[in-house]
Amino acid sequence: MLRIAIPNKGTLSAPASQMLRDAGYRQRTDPKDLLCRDEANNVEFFYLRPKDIATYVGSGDLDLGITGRDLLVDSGVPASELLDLNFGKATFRWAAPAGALTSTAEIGGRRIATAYPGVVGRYLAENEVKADVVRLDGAVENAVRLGVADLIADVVETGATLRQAGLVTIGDPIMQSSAILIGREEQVPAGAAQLLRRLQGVLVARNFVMLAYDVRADLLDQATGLTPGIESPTVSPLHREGWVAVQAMVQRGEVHRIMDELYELGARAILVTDIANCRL
Ligand SMILES: Nc1ncnc2c1ncn2[C@@H]1O[C@H](COP(=O)(O)OP(=O)(O)OP(=O)(O)O)[C@@H](O)[C@H]1O
Ligand SMILES: O=P(O)(O)OC[C@H]1O[C@H](OP(=O)(O)OP(=O)(O)O)[C@H](O)[C@@H]1O
Ligand SMILES: [Mg+2]
Repeated sequence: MLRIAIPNKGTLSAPASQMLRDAGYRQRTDPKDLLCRDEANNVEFFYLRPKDIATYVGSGDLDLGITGRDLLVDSGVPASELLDLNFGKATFRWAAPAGALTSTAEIGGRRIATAYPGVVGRYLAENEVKADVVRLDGAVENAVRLGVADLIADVVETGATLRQAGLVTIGDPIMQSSAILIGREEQVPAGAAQLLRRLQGVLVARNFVMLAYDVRADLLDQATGLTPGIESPTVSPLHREGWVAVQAMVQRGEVHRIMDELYELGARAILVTDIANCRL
């Protein structure tokens, strides 16, 4: 049975479970449950703290896990990113009181509060900077006004928490994070291929829509130039002489622009439908 680690609470927990449900897996119904067996798919889900997930996967005690890229890097364990799951997006950044520090060149010799000492340590080592890392568990934005540190390094999504604490970001993000599927590359178990394909199917279904339209045959090249599809668009004859029907997958974020351009070209009966799931 494939054994998979899933965040039991926090930002990544609900969207991770939802993605697995969308991929056809059983998930816990009580948010306090720590284990859920999906006999039909031969998978067992273990609900764990997001920070601990890389540890279980890196040691080989669990086969795969869903966690944040920043948490994987922070753990320093030998597990690899197998798939970007495209949710839980955040940046990991430096921040300090407005006017206190102007660039990352001034970090040396300062006290840095963070709940991610692994990520900060890697940056300091790579950039040959010496500084004191003050390891905290969370609510790190309070550390500067309480006098424990000069700056912080933390997860920033909307920036609202920083603003409330009177902090501003400094320099470029240390890293971009999102939820990822992790495993040990040298030891990916047999059942993992099916899970990967299913999750990729969910990602495509979320990112693409199906577009169908009718267009005059002499405009087909121009129309399919706008909707090339993934492999190639489906073109079928219409009963009406000189017209064809076209079907192609397009990026969800592009669909309104493409529909406008198709209409201007002369296409009609332009219909968009959601894709529930797919295998490409
Ligand atoms: N707005 C956000 N706040 C916090 N983490 C976020 C946010 N958006 C995405 N993430 C990601 O979620 C993960 C952290 O999750 P979470 O904060 O639930 O864990 P934790 O800090 O270990 O747990 P807790 O906050 O319950 O102590 C990281 O990978 C982080 O990049
Ligand atoms: O940019 P924002 O949208 O404000 O989000 C970022 C904030 O959210 C997270 O805190 P979380 O709720 O996980 O609490 P924690 O600090 O205890 O981990 C993170 O540590 C930041 O504090
Ligand atoms: Mg947190």
